[in-house]
Amino acid sequence: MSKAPMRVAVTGAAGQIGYSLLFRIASGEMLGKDQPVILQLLDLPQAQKAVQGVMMELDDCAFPLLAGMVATDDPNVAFKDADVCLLVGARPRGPGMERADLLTANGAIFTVQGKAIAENAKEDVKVLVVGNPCNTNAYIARSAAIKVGRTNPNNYHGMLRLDHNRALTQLAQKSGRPVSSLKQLVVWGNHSPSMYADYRFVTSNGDSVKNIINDAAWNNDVFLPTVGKRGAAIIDARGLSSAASAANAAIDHIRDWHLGSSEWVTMGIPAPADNGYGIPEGLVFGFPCECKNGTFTLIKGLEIDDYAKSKIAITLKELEDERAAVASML
Ligand SMILES: NC(=O)c1ccc[n+]([C@@H]2O[C@H](COP(=O)([O-])OP(=O)(O)OC[C@H]3O[C@@H](n4cnc5c(N)ncnc54)[C@H](O)[C@@H]3O)[C@@H](O)[C@H]2O)c1
Ligand SMILES: O=C(O)C[C@H](O)C(=O)O
Repeated sequence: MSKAPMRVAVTGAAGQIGYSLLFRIASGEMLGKDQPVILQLLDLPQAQKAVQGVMMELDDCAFPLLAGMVATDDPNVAFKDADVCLLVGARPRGPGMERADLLTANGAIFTVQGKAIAENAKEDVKVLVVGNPCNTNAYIARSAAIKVGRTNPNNYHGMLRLDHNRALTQLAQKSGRPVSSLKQLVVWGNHSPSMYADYRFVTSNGDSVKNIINDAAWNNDVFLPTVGKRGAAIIDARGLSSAASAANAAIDHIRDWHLGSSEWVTMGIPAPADNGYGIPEGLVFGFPCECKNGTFTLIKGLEIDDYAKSKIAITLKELEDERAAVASML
C-alpha cells in the first residue's frame, strides 16, 4: 500500500533556491522515492504569479510522488499540518552586504513564521531555516514557537550543511581522496565566514586526512577562508547568491534527518543544555550530529584543543552578538 503523503511547506517558493529545490523534493530525493508529498508554497502577494508558473512546471514534470500543491501568501495556510518546513524566503545578501545587515530586515519574517508554524504544523514538524542569517533566524522562529508551545523546540534548525559540503570538496581536492570516502567532518558555529570547519577527525578509508594534508598553514590561510567566504565568492562571480548548492544542502539536511545517515553530519541545532562544548542553551549552532529513526543526536565528547577552542570562541561570539541584536524582537 502506498504511504500517506507528507506535507512540505517551502517559503520563498518563487525565488531562485525554490526553483532548484521544489523539483527535487517532488521527485523524492528528500523524503524517499516511495514517499508522496504535498507541496505548500508560501511567497509574498506580488510573487504569487511566479509561484503559479513554478507550479505549472511542476505539473509538467508529471512527478508520480507529487500528490498535491497549495500556493498562498498566508503563513497559516502554508504551514497547516506541515511535516517539514523549509524557510527559504528572505531577502538575500547582495554585493557588499554582510549578513548582519540582514538581521533586522529578515528577523521580523521569522517571528511571524515561527508562531504560525507552532500554531498550525504537526507537533513533530521538522523546520530548517535557509534564509540568512539562518542560525539567528532559526533562533527567532524557535523563540516565537516556544511561546505558543505544541511543537518540538529541538526541531528548529539552521542550515550549516552547505558549509559542510563545501569543506568536504576542498578536503577531497587537497588530499586527493574521493569526496565519498571522507567521514567525520564537523563545522562548528554560525553559517558565516566565522564558521570553523574542523577536519581533525576526518578519515578516508581509515587514514587521517589531517595527516595526509599535514599543512597547518593551508588550514588557517587557505581552507578556512575559502570555505568561510565561499558565499561571497559565488555572489561576486554570479551576481546572485548560491542557489543550486544551497537547495542541495537543504535536501541533504532533511533527507539525513528523516531517513538517517551512517555518517556524521553538521546540523545547526539549538544547543542542548548539557552539550559539553560550552555553547549556551538554545543558541542555534553548527554541531556534529548523527541521524537515526527520524531523529538527530549531538555527538558529544570530541576533544577541543586550543586552536579549536579559539575558533569556536570567535563564531560563538558572533552568534551571541546576533542574539543580542534581535533581543528586542523576541
Ligand atoms: N543558509 C545557506 O547556506 C544559504 C545559502 C544560499 C542562500 N541563502 C539565503 O536564502 C535566502 C533565499 O535566497 P534566494 O536566492 O532564493 O533569494 P530570492 O530573492 O531569489 O528569493 C527569495 C524569495 O523569498 C520571497 N520572500 C521574501 N520575503 C518573504 C516572506 N516574508 N515570506 C515568504 N516569502 C518571502 C521573495 O518574494 C522571493 O520569491 C536568502 O536569505 C539567502 O541569503 C542561505
Ligand atoms: O553568502 C550568502 O549570502 C549566501 C549563502 O549564505 C552562501 O553561503 O552561499
